[in-house]
This record gives sequence, structure tokens and C-alpha cells, in this order.
Amino acid sequence: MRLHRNLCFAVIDGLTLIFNEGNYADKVIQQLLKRDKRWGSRDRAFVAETTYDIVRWKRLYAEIAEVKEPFDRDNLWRMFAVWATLKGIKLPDWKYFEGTPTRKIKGRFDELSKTRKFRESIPDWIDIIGLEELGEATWTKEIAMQNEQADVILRVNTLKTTKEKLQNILFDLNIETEFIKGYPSALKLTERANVFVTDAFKQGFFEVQDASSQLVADFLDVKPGMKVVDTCAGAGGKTLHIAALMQNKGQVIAMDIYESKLKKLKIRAKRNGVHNFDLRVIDSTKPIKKLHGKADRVLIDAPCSGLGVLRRNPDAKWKLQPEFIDKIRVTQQEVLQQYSKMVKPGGKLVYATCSVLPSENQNQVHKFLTSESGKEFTFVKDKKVLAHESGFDGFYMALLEKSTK
Ligand SMILES: C[S@@+](CC[C@H](N)C(=O)[O-])C[C@H]1O[C@@H](n2cnc3c(N)ncnc32)[C@H](O)[C@@H]1O
Repeated sequence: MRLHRNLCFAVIDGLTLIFNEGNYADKVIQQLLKRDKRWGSRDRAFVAETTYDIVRWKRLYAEIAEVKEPFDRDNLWRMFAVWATLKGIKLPDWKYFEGTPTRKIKGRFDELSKTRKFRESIPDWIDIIGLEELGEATWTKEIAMQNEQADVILRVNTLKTTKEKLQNILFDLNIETEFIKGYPSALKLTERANVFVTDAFKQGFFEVQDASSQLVADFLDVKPGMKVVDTCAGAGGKTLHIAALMQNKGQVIAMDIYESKLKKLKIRAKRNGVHNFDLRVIDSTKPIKKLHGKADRVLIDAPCSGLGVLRRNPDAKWKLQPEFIDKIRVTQQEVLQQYSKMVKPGGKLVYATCSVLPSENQNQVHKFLTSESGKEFTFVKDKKVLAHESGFDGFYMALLEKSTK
């Protein structure tokens, strides 16, 4: 591979914004990709993937390059040189790479790779929490997988098309996909491609949604005609799936504390041809109380650490703080306690997270079930999805049923 100066500059600019200004990697990359209209798909892929790679391996590369935060541009070029060297890319004779100690880089890499927190490039506290909660063997495999690049998975919108038809449409655009056994609405891209520019996307034939995330709506066991409340709907990834499973019949009430997210949901619902939904901002306890005992199904896709989806959000490793996880565990129990009240007798509740930590998952469900408001519920089943076992995002989902009295 030959390095192109303007693309490498874009990467360094992006890293400055992500590491030093605290900007979100996905937003920064979106902006970077708009920089030069002449860039082809390979150029764009280089900028996006290299930036993500260096974000993902920040701690390891900084250790190897012997640089410390806040990084100046020279530091970032040194980290870039580490990335290129470890990838086996020949460094051009630019001034930024003068005196790069290629052999030393490889030696430091081998040495640091003996220690998990350096090898997997994670803060000490994440390594400690993962070890405590999952145990040595599982954590070692899981965090390694969380550092792999995630596949692009589509969820076919069955309100508008079928998996087979969409596969053919994409094939004609040179986008090859395959079915995934056990995931009825999923298509996996065999090679990364920008699917958002296709007409098929604009017409709402699919959404990009990881395979594990697609399991949640199925778990909720919805039927056409039901009243379903999606309590932490965000921009509606799962709301849209639920609506499709309900064949647009019945009602899905999508709630969130942020109106801005629900506005995005509205746009996506229009594209998806979803009509059976209502949006409610949770700005007091009122919208919840109004629905007490009314819903056939309630989904709590709870806010969480996101420690199951680091493949997609590698900068979360650096943004996340232990205090945030402590806080979010409290919120998780609160939403379980409060939102479960919306389930009607005989109805069902799913609690889900995109975390792999038992303290955010089964422990929360156990705590709820042994509390006063949990007494009316029985545990039906749960699913602990680890990325290294499934090949997809880390997720948790539990199905509970409310007694008929
Ligand atoms: C895991 S995300 C939801 C993702 C979304 N369900 C999807 O499938 O795209 C969790 C959501 O919970 C929302 N949230 C945080 N605290 C909340 C609360 N107390 N009540 C309701 N929603 C909350 C966040 O704004 C965020 O959108």
C-alpha cells in the first residue's frame, strides 16, 4: 500500500479532534469524508479505517511510540508511523517519519503484547472490571473480539421487501450479501460498502443494525394488533423492527428522555413506511403513569456502558468513566422499577443492554425480581450474547412475564 499525503493529513487532523478536543470519532470521520469530493471509495475507506484503527489502539500505539497525552502533531505522526509499521506498510521519506525506529517498534509491540491491558489497548479500570465480572478466560477472549472490526449487517424491512429481493437489488449494485442462520431478517455484507447512498436505503428497504441487536425485538414476542411500549427508544432501531414484526398493526409507543432522538426516529419511520407509532418524551412521571397496566409488551432497551459494542465505538474505551457505569447501574434499576409498571397483567417485559457486564444485566434483573415491584413478574428466559461466541455485538436480553392477577 502506498501512503497519500492528503489522506494521511486528514487522519492526523481527525485524531487531533478526537483525542485532544474530545469529539466523537464517528462525527469527526463523517466530517473528514466530506473534505475532498475527488476521493474515491478506497480513499474514503483509508481515512475512516485508519482513524478508527489508531483510536482503537491508542494506548498500545502511544506506549510503543513513547508519547503521552495531550498529543501534539508530532506525537500523532509517531503513532501513525507505529500503525503503518505494524501493518507492514513502507513509510515514505516524509519529514514526519524521519528516524522512525522500525525494529524497535516491532520489539516493543512483542513485549507489550504480553500484557492484556496493553495488547488490547484498554484503560486499567476497564481491564479490572472485565476481569472481575467475566473471569480471566472469558474476558481475555471477549476483549480481543471487541477490538476486531465489526461486519456491516442489514435488517431487511419486511414492510417493504423480502431478504431475497433485497439481496438481488444489492447484488446488481455490486454489493454482495449473505444470510445469517438464526437471524431471520439479517443480511451480512461480504465486503464493506457505503450502503447509505443506495436507492434501496433511501426507499426504506433496510436499516443498518447489528445481528445481536436484531434479536431483541424477536425476544419481545410481539403480535400484530398489540400495544407495545419501547421505553428507551432513542432513534428507534428497535422500534422500527417491532413495528415491522407487527405488520404496522396495533400501536408502538416510542419513548425517550431526549426529544431530539425521537425526532430522528420520526424521519426513519417515514422512510421505513412505519405508521403504527406514537412518540412520547419522558419529561415527567406523567407519560409513564398514564400507561400503567396498559401495555401488552414493554421493551426497556436500557442505557448502559456499551461494553458490548466497542467494535463499533472504539473511542468509548477512552470516553467511558467508571463513575458513569456506577451511575448508569442506578438508572437501569430505576427504569426497571418504574417502566415495568406499564405492563398489563399477563403481559411481557424485555430488559436489554448492549453491555457484557453481569452487573448491568442478569444482576439487575435479579435485583428487580426480588424487589417489591418485581414480585408480580416471573423470569421466562434470558440470552447473554458475547461477541467472541456469536461473532456479533455483545448484548443481553431477559424476558419476564407479569402474572395475570
Ligand atoms: C441503548 S440506547 C437505545 C437504543 C435504541 N433503543 C435503538 O434500538 O436504537 C438507550 C436510550 O435510553 C435513553 N434513556 C436514558 N435514560 C433514560 C430514561 N431514564 N428513560 C428513558 N430513556 C432513557 C437514551 O437517551 C438512549 O436513547
